[in-house]
Amino acid sequence: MTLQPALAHDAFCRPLAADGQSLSYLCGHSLGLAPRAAAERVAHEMHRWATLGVRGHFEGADRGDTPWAQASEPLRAPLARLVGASVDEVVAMNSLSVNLHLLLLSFFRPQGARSRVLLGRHAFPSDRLALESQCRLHGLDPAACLVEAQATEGVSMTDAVLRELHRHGERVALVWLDAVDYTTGEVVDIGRVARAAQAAGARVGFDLAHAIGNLPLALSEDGVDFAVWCGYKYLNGGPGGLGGAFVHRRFHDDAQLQRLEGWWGQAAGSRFAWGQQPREREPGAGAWQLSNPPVLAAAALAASLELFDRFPASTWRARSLALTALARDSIEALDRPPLRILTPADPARRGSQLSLDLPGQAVAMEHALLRHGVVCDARGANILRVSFCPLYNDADDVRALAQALEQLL
Ligand SMILES: Cc1ncc(COP(=O)(O)O)c(C=O)c1O
Ligand SMILES: Nc1ccccc1C(=O)C[C@H](N)C(=O)O
Repeated sequence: MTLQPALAHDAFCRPLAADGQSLSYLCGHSLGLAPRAAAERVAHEMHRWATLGVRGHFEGADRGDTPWAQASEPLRAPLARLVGASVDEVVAMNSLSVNLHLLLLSFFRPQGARSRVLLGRHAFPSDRLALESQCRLHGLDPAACLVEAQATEGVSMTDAVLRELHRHGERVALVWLDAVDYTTGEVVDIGRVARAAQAAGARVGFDLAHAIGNLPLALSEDGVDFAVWCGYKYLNGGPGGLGGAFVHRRFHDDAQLQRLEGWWGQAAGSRFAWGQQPREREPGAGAWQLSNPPVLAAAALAASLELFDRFPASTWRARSLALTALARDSIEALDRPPLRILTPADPARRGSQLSLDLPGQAVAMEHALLRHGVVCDARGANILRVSFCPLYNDADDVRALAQALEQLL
């Protein structure tokens, strides 16, 4: 497979160093690059705002524009393709932590002895806070409710979760897991976890922050109950960009499910219904929407989703695996202890991210690599994260990293 140039090399803006040289950007796991078309799309909506004012909410369809009242609708089909769902199972809204709270209100319903949440040891701080506060909302002590699964040398995260389910199964109300661990880059077997959780009688949800746009997903077929994501990492939707959520279709007509409501969760025709008038809610995952969509964020995300739609998922996934394989080989060939790769070597258990273990040196190495023209990031004192996004990274970026590490270690 040829790894040059990147699949959509010219479609992205490149961050520059102070001397004007373009940088090797290996930080798409934190913030994806700006698609060139994003600025044009945002500028177009600004122009519509300037020239149409309030009429922009409902006008423009005849000129090929999306009226603002429907701004997030065109995002649903490409997002559904990325997560492996039908269009009515996904919705573009809010940001990740907000969506997590909204869906926890529906899917975390502790009852009696079944009151525990099984989560990964490395759960993102915001997820843990959300879960703890939801426990308190139900009058429960988070310290007693949260049970952690931890992957160790030789035990995958998937197996660790299955082991905890075996131990605590009948007390678990919810399994909540990162589909890709943001510290180690390990990918979990979503289908196996979902089946095991449901067999134990628990609900199961996934944080897709580091998974969506990183590897193909099949949420619907895997039977996942719900999932949430942010739009600014592999989705390249821009800082603070528009997130999203998945709700499996078996819950769409479940009258037992509690849900916080706002007018945008109502069908378009009933959003302005006064008082006690009969209302009709949006079908599917759209019913979890509260507010009208952020138009500028939706415009930026649309630019990136169009790039994803140029390639079958198998194409960008194969590129991603080839780039990380090349990076692994190049880093291992350096043979510079204590540098070690933490991310599983098994292609089925890794995405575009490699986490390097550099005890005590990760932060200094992040800064040194930047001076050598490579952008990556440190998490804690030991972990250095790099990722190879097939839309904009290629073998030159891998070489830039390997050469810089060779000089610095
Ligand atoms: C795994 C994970 N979960 C949750 C979040 C929080 O996202 P947000 O700030 O969009 O709520 C992040 C960071 O973006 C993350 O990496
Ligand atoms: N949005 C941010 C704003 C400021 C600093 C970091 C972030 C991140 O997204 C970090 C990312 N969630 C991570 O994987 O660590």
